[in-house]
Amino acid sequence: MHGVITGLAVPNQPSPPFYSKTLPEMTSQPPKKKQRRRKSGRGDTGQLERFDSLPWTSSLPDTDDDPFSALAGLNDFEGGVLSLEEIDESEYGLELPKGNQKGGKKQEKPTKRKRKESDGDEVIGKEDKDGEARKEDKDGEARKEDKDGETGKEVKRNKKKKKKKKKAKKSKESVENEEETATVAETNGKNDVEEDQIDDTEYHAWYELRLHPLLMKSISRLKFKEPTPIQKACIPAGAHQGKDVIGAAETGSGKTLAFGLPILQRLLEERDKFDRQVEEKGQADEQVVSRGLLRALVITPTRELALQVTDHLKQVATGTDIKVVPIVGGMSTEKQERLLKARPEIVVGTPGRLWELMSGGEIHLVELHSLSFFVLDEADRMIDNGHFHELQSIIDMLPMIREGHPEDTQNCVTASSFQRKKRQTFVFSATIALSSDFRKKLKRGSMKTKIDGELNSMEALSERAGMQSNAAIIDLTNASIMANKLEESFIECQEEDKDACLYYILSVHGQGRTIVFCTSIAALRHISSLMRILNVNVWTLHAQMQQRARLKAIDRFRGNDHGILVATDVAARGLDIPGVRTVVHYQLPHSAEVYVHRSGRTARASADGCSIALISPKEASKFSSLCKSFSKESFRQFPIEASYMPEVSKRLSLARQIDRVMRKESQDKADKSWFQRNAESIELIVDENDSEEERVNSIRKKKASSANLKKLQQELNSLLSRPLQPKTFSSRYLAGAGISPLLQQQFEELARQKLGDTGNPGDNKKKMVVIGQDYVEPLQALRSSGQEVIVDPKGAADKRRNLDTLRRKRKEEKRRLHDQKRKQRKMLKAGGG
Ligand SMILES: Nc1ncnc2c1ncn2[C@@H]1O[C@H](COP(=O)(O)OP(=O)(O)OP(=O)(O)O)[C@@H](O)[C@H]1O
Repeated sequence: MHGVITGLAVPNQPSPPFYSKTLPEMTSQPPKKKQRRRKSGRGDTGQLERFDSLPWTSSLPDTDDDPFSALAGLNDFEGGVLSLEEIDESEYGLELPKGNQKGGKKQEKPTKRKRKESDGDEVIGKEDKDGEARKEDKDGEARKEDKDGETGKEVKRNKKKKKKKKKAKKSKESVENEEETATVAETNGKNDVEEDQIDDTEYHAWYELRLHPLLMKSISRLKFKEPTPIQKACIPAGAHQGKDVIGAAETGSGKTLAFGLPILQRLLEERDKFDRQVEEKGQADEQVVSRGLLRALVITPTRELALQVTDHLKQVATGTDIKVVPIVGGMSTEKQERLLKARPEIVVGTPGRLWELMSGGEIHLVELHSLSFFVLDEADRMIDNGHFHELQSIIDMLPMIREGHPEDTQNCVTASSFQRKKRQTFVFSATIALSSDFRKKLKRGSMKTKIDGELNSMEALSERAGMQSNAAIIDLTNASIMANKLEESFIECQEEDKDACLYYILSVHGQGRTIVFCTSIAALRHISSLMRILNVNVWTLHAQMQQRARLKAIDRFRGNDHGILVATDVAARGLDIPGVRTVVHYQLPHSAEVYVHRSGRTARASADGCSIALISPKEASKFSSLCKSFSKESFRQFPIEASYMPEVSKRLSLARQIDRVMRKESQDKADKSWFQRNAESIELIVDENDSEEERVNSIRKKKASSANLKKLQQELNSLLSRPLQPKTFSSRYLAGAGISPLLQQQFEELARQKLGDTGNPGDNKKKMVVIGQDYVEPLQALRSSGQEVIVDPKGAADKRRNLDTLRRKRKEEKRRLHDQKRKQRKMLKAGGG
């Protein structure tokens, strides 16, 4: 039977607490329904059409929905202009070029021998010098030995042999070392790459893609056994057919290499051609590419993503001499200019900093005729965030390449004709809001009419960037757009109960990495402050943080198997951190796309994971629109063990009081220093002679406040020193839904206390018995007791309409009665008069 979900939310609970309130549009449903729905996939056109009908794509926040806006004074959304702070490149593995090459000068084409040196093949060069030095020494010794006679000669010969062996061994070792750490190496695959090192049977799926041996070597080193579907589909089109590519595939499906490998492939092919010609003719033709020109520009919406993409490309480019450099805000501009002096072939950056350098005339970034690849990663995000105008300006700087107009590339003096081959445009995202219209237009090549218009859509943007009508459109997103192994769920609760739900999830099921997403920075601050008071260690990440702190937060989160990151949507796109098991949507995002990207931080690269959305009554309609966007008919309800909640509420109530007192104190301090600062700035002498009574009052208030704080903290500490227990807790038998690391710690502490109480640790009779089921992480809890709930947006809309009609009728009836009474009163008055 499918009934309204009230009371069904948490099975076997006699009096459902806050989280069992009803979302009107949902009805309970046995789990098998979901499987049936998944099987019924949709055709391609259907999938694209669904983007057209996304009802909930407004990027404008609904400020009324955010109860935290008051906390920060303003709503502090994560977008907006970011402050530029200096970070230390060495801390983040960014390489600074050592040489001080002159920018703008076309690099001299090195001979093969020369290239080895200029490429930084220092080990080999050094070896040679050492060898010569040794030769000199040897000659000296030999002369000496001539005097010593025959025996001396024999000894010398043996020594020579040994030295030769040693030298060979040393040079072998140095080559091995070089292979391990090299960012620069031989480009000629046939010399260096021992293809037999790669297991043909294990990597056979890659061989079909005909990648360069150096790339194959990197792939085998990274142990990527086979290409992901998006890589399989994009590499032939991008690398071998030279096509533009629009790629859409689920989050975590390897899109970075789907565009990265074609770029590296083409650059390596060009190098091979160069080497072949040098070998055959002694020098390369003019058409063959020289090094040191910008060949690929990859633009990402966030700094973290740019750094991550750079790292990923560098990993695959190891063993080649192709340089990849990130250009992002938060690093000093001078340092980035130095990075660019190394004349990297691939630059990955965010629009803001890229444009800053381009508009400042940075020579490596404005010589764009050599550009062979222009990539927009997470393209749809860049349309609706604050960097759109910079992106538009960058695109306007690209040399125009019109189909059927080869002269567009002829007048260029900086690029050789080999590079004047058509520039390829790659546009990638998990949620490209491609309309079916866009696809049709691309197929017909009929977008030309729009070229002078505003670049406010994916279509116009891609076209302006030079996207050709024969672009390969590869849309591998499934019907729900979500990663296959992602289990989505929700908890319905009042806005004020979200903290309790979150604390419950983190403390009872807090295993594996968790990311908690908020829409506003104020909410993020609220949560992180409460959780820290409750001894739950969280890191935060939002756009107003300094870049150094942002990267540190990610690093620390990455370094802790059970880390918790509270983040705004700045972390929603692209962040690839392995082992993220759970994503919690503390607040629903403002668009369906962001929901997809947030959830996609888990269940990546064929791992599984779960997402939990906390839905307040105000968000119910947004949630049902979301379900509609993804053609979702049912959602799982995340199970909450009700017996834990009284204890959770007790702790939270204390934590909130502590938070309030602390906020008040810091607000007072801030106000005071603000007043003093301003008074000083206008040279006002502040009269500190409050009346005696006022001073005494103020001191008394402060004392009372700190005594109160101390008391609250003591009370909370005593609660926190015990594990979070269900209401049915027996002091002799501890039982829990799962033993999370936090719980484990608390159990141990409690056991220690108990043992301490007896004064005799060996007293077995008094020993605590801890009964804990095996640890249950959110995904397991969801799988074992989550309930499938039908989402019926149409029913919900009907219900809402009926309610509106009813309300309107009641109002009209009330007004009618009111008017009637007034008339009667008037008549009575008139009659009396
Ligand atoms: N062929 C492969 N085999 C195994 N793992 C891979 C393969 N290709 C990429 N990966 C790994 O998969 C993870 C996700 O890749 P990537 O970040 O490129 O995904 P994405 O599709 O861009 O995700 P998002 O849409 O969230 O940005 C990375 O850790 C990457 O190293």
